[in-house]
Amino acid sequence: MPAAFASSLKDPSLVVEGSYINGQWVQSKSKQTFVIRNPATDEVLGNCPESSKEDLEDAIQAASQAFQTWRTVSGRQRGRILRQWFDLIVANKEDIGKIITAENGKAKGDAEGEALFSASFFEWFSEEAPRIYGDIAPHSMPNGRIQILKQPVGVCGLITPWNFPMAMGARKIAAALAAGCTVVLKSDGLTPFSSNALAVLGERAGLPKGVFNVVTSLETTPELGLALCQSEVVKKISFTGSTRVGKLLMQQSSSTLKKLSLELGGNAPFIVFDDADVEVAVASAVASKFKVTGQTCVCANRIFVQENIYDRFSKRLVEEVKKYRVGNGNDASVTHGPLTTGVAKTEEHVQDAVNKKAVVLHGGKRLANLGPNFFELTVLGDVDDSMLVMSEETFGPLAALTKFKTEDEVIERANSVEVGLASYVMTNDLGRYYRVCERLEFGMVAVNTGVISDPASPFGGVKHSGMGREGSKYGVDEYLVLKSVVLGGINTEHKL
Ligand SMILES: NC(=O)c1ccc[n+]([C@@H]2O[C@H](COP(=O)([O-])OP(=O)(O)OC[C@H]3O[C@@H](n4cnc5c(N)ncnc54)[C@H](O)[C@@H]3O)[C@@H](O)[C@H]2O)c1
Ligand SMILES: O=CCCC(=O)O
Repeated sequence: MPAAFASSLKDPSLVVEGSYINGQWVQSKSKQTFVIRNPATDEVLGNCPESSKEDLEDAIQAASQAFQTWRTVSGRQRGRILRQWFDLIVANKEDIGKIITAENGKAKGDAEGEALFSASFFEWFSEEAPRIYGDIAPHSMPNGRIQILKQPVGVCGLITPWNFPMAMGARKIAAALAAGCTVVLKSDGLTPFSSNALAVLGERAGLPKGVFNVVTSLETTPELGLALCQSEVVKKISFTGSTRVGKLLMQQSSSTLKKLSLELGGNAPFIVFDDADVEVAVASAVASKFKVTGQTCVCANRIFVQENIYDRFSKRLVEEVKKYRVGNGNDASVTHGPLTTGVAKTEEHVQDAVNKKAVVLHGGKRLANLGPNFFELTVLGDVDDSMLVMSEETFGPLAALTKFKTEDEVIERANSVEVGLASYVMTNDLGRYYRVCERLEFGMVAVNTGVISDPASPFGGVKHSGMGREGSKYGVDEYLVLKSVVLGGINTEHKL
């Protein structure tokens, strides 16, 4: 049954208060539910099942059964279903945007942008699905042949966060299903309705039952995570979230030796060299830093500015940031919504920096008049390496500017953190472009742009930012295993 907030949608049936198991909307056998609230208003949006291990097991069994058939469906046909799913997401972009804004808080532009971003992975992998094939390799012996098959790994357990409640799932689901795997998605307890909307549209796109299952939970999340990791039926875990939880899932998966993809935390350096175009650098910094009010894992966290360009860059950055408006994401004039969870951490990072002599160039305070989850878009100057924001990801709307002198110095400081997800370089010097990109210890570098994600570009990190790549032509490999078929004893004698 649709929750009350669904009445504002063109298609209220996109909102479902349930888990989706074997093609059915179900409640938990435990009868427990949890409440979902709007982070802007604290309004109750609805209730979803607090799933138990028994419910999860039903989903795993459904996925396991469906795998026997789905793996035999041609890549072309799997691609057609994914393509239909893409069309349906695009057609429902506005309603999906409203669902995302309601449960995550992000502003309309970001929310509808996320709907299209999600759709882009279904389009991309619909095109990859028919092109998954292996190799033929010459054997070392003349009477041998080698055929290399690419086969789906099996049932996949996907665990996704609240900051992109639809897109982080979409990037995994589309690749897994293209490969011929089936899926159990454990959506985030703060934002379950976006994944449920995806399931509604997947069914309409023609997905057979059991191929895609969604299990909702809030408090029982750790026990469901453990059960997914320890299940012998589940062959792969793909997780997006914090480094802390990623490491836990890796430990928990050791007893079943699962294939793993871990997209974990970042602490992105954004480096502005003094040969950069200031306007490009400012536009890129704003796009990267303040996307989803600073709550993306690829948001610029440490903004290094070379000393000769520092004053011009900081002045122009503040002028641009002043143009934005923070508020309820439903309000069309609002550019940046509330934080879903991170006000306290943002405030801690600002206070720590200010106590250590950073200068507030803009913002710096909670917006308590709007509600407990709102914080000003903030720019701090004169930040140094002793401050928390330089070593920890804020995951909030804090742009921390720090000066540097030389290329060697900034590369050393940029690489000094444990994580290595996204990085950004602003320069017009071709030699510097090559030198710096090659020396940065990050999985991704964006040059003269603040937008790093694209379905065609491999997404993922190094060091404590995890392992595996999503999107791109490589994304599907995460859901495949190679099988070698070696044929011997072939009579190669020529009879002319
Ligand atoms: N690399 C990426 O693509 C990416 C994307 C988004 C967020 N992140 C990272 O996620 C963090 C922010 O999100 P968060 O603080 O909510 O992360 P989190 O790790 O606490 O939560 C992420 C997801 O994991 C689930 N989870 C929590 N504990 C679990 C457990 N014991 N077993 C199984 N699942 C569990 C949560 O319910 C949620 O769905 C940041 O560090 C950010 O950089 C990374
Ligand atoms: O937050 C994590 C991923 C965001 C993105 O792909 O741009």
